[in-house]
Amino acid sequence: MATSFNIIVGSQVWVENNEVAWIDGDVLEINDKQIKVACSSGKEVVTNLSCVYPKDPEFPECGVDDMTKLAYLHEPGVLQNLKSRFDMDEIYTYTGNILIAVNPFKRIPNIYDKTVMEKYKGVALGELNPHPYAIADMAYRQMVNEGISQSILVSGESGAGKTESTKNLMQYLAHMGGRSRADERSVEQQVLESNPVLEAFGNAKTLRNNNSSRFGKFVELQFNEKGRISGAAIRTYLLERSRVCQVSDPERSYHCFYMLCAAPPEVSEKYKLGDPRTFRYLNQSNCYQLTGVDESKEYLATKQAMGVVGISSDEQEAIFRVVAAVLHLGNIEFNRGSEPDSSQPKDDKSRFHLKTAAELFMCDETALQESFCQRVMVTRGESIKKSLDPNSAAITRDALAKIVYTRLFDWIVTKINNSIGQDAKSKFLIGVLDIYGFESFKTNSFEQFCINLTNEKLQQHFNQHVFKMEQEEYSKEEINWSYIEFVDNQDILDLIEKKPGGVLALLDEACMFPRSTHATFAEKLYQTFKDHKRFSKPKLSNTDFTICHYAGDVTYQSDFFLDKNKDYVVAEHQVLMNASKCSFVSSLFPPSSQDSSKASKFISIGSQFKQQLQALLETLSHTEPHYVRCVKPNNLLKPAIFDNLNILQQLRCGGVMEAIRISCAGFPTRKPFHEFIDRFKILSPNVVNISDEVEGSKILLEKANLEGYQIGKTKVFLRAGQMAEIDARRSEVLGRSATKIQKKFRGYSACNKFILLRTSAILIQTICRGEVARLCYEHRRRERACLRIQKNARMHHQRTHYKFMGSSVILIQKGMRGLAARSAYNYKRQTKAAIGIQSRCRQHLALRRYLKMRKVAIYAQSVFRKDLACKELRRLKKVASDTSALQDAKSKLEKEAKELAMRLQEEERTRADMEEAKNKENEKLQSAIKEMEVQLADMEEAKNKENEKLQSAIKEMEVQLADMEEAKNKENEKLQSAIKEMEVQLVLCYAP
Ligand SMILES: Nc1ncnc2c1ncn2[C@@H]1O[C@H](COP(=O)(O)OP(=O)(O)OP(=O)(O)O)[C@@H](O)[C@H]1O
Repeated sequence: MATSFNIIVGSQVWVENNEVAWIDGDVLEINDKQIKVACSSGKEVVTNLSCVYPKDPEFPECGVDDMTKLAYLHEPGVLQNLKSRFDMDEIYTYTGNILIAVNPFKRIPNIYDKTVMEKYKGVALGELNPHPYAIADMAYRQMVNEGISQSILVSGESGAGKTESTKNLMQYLAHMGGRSRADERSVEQQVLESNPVLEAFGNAKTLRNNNSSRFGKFVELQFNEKGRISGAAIRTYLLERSRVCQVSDPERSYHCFYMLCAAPPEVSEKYKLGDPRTFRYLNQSNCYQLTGVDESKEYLATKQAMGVVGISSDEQEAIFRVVAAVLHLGNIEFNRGSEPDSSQPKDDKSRFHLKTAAELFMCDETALQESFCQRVMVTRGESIKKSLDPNSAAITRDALAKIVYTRLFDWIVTKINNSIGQDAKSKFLIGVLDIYGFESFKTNSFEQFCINLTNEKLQQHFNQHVFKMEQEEYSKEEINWSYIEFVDNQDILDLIEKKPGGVLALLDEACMFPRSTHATFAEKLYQTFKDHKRFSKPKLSNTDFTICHYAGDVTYQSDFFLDKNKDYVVAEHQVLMNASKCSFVSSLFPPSSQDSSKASKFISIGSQFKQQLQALLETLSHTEPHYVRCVKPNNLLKPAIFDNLNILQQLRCGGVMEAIRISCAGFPTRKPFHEFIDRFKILSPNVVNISDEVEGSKILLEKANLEGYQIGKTKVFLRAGQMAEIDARRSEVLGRSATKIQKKFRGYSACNKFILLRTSAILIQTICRGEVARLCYEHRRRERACLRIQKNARMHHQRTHYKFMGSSVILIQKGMRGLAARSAYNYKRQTKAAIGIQSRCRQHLALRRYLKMRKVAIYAQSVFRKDLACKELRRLKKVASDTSALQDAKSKLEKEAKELAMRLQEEERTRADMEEAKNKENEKLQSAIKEMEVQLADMEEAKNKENEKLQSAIKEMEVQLADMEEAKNKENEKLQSAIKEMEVQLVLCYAP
């Protein structure tokens, strides 16, 4: 595909890159076979010329809806196109008639509804945006118009969106071929309704998809001659049996197991179920729950869906009994029995599960145990029983679980088919095949082998079809196609299924031979295929083998192929099931397989699988195929991530690159005449005047010196690389034309530049003069303004100074007056206090004199009265002596004298009291005088302190005044310097 010889310096190219598969860039240098490219990532890369691909410089930003419209049909071009479209939520793209669907991992609104279906009705493929509806419509039209059965093959890796695409296809076909009667549930409705039941039993959470279908499905819609759906059948293939017994973290087993464990208590009690963590078939992985899924609700929803597809409640009960029995089987463990190489249930727990399983299967517990622990071999009509060791017993137990589950799944599918109803008289059918794509894991077992063989078969079918379509296109355009090389994978198919001698035949042979082991089988393979270019032996293993499939190399483990025990058990359990009293369990095994004579015969799983595959291919061969290739854009299952390397791998595995290779082998580039002329008319401009497009195209092709191309009826067909060649010519002519245009343009722009410069110079001068005048005026204005500012500044300064001085003086005066007033007040207070003291003193002195005087007076009076009394006494004594009367008078006088003496005593006492009171008064006066003296001393001290304070306030004020004077001086200096600065600025402004 590389067209390196047309790449020149400056060309845009694609270079291989480890991180993004292909990166674009511009060619910097070409030396012999080496090329230097400046990549868009900023790096420069030197690589081989043959390793780069040309990039379409005119690639439309939103991509093209059909890969065949790409100017360059190669890997980087295909990737770029898919990515551009994916970024714009255009997830569907055609490659001819093949639809590529990139999983958006988000709901894209308004692209799947009845209105959109109506839009696609009867519209030719390619006229509207690529869509599964367009593919379904094409199939439906072809069936109706040409009367040929159709098939739509949907493929892709797990999580790529096959089931979603299949649903879309089915919905469209149901819309087109559905019955108008609304009174009964239509066939198509029933087919769509069967999905939840199939998903419950056939889907599981895997690393790559939370709801991964673990089986292939071919839904056959049968139509009558009017194009109405008259019946349907669902065929399933290759249910992943190993998942029943073996789950790896963080995957899960089939959904139905978890649903049943979460069923209402009366149900789980009936089946003796409970926490899924207690069952070995489920607890090998730590994943039990799906985010956003309520298993108990799912159980009820599944039961309801089973009812909708015609599974009665008795049958539902039987189905769940078998599901529960499978879980109990997993918990039966074995240890060594009493005899050598024999086995028995390990403990009570195992015996409980054995008993429960037997009850649920409705068979004899001992018979069930024997079927695990013994093998029956029939030789020459004689049957021999051989004990099995614990390991072999465990294998037979798992084999039973797997076969029962597989049969149960098949039974459900058959039941759904019977309920939907087949139309034996149907004219034609449209089948939609949803099957998993090519698988290559670290460990690949027989299951991967079968899947990959199916994919090889389908790929051959696909190649033949694409080849046929190419041929049809060439025939339609009436061009010669005899030399197209057909890409075939027949050699791989021969390697696997040739009889005798193919891998499958050798496997059958090895299984028949009792002593064969996986090592002898592998050795046989190595010997037989040692020179086969599609077969190899891995260096680090003596039992594995590698097959080089069309999509890549896969290494298989031979020990997974030769599981003879498993297959004997398959046959024996059929007998066992025959013995079950449960009609449902017996019905899981079709009558032909219940023939006990087959008990010891080996029934090859490979053969069983080949029969199914053969039947599928047989059906497909009678149909016209259509292809939908689903692509998973990233392994994180997140929207808006387009992982180039991953996608490229899927495109290769899905045969998209193969389809491109087939078309590249012929004429990969085809352009309608008008588009071709439009793109390349520059090579010979006269062609636009030629009315005949074929003639015009031929002239252009000759001009480009191309050979080997073909002219069809409506298109030009170019060989691989020729588009790049003619594009290179076009680039050359475009380059030359560009030089001429540049020359003219440069002359014209130089002239324009000169005129512009002159006009600009005049304009600049005018502007400069104007500017000078404006500056002059501005200078004067500033000068005036400056003077005014100075004047105002000075005025402001003086006013501030005056105000400041005024307020300072008032403040000082206020302080001084306050000081004087306080001194006067104190003086008055002291004077008043002194007068008070003096008056007290005088009062005291007067009181002393008065008291002294009164005392003297009283004393004088009493002396005088005493004298009088004495005189009287003497007189009375004299009288008394004269008479008794005188006696009385005498006693009276004595009494009076006594009284007088008492009064004297009293007066003496009063005088003493008064003396005492006087002393007290004196003491009080003395203390009052002392207090006053203290007060006077305090007042003197307070006055002194006040004086000191006033003195310090005056000093402070003087300091403040000095500071203010200093600040004022500084302010003055600042103003002076500002004025000076302004003057300098003014001078500078007016400076020339
Ligand atoms: N067209 C689509 N639009 C939106 N989401 C999609 C579309 N196709 C697929 N998906 C998302 O991708 C998930 C996986 O898709 P789907 O189950 O169809 O894959 P699959 O190829 O059938 O996988 P498996 O082989 O494992 O069953 C879906 O559950 C859905 O979320």
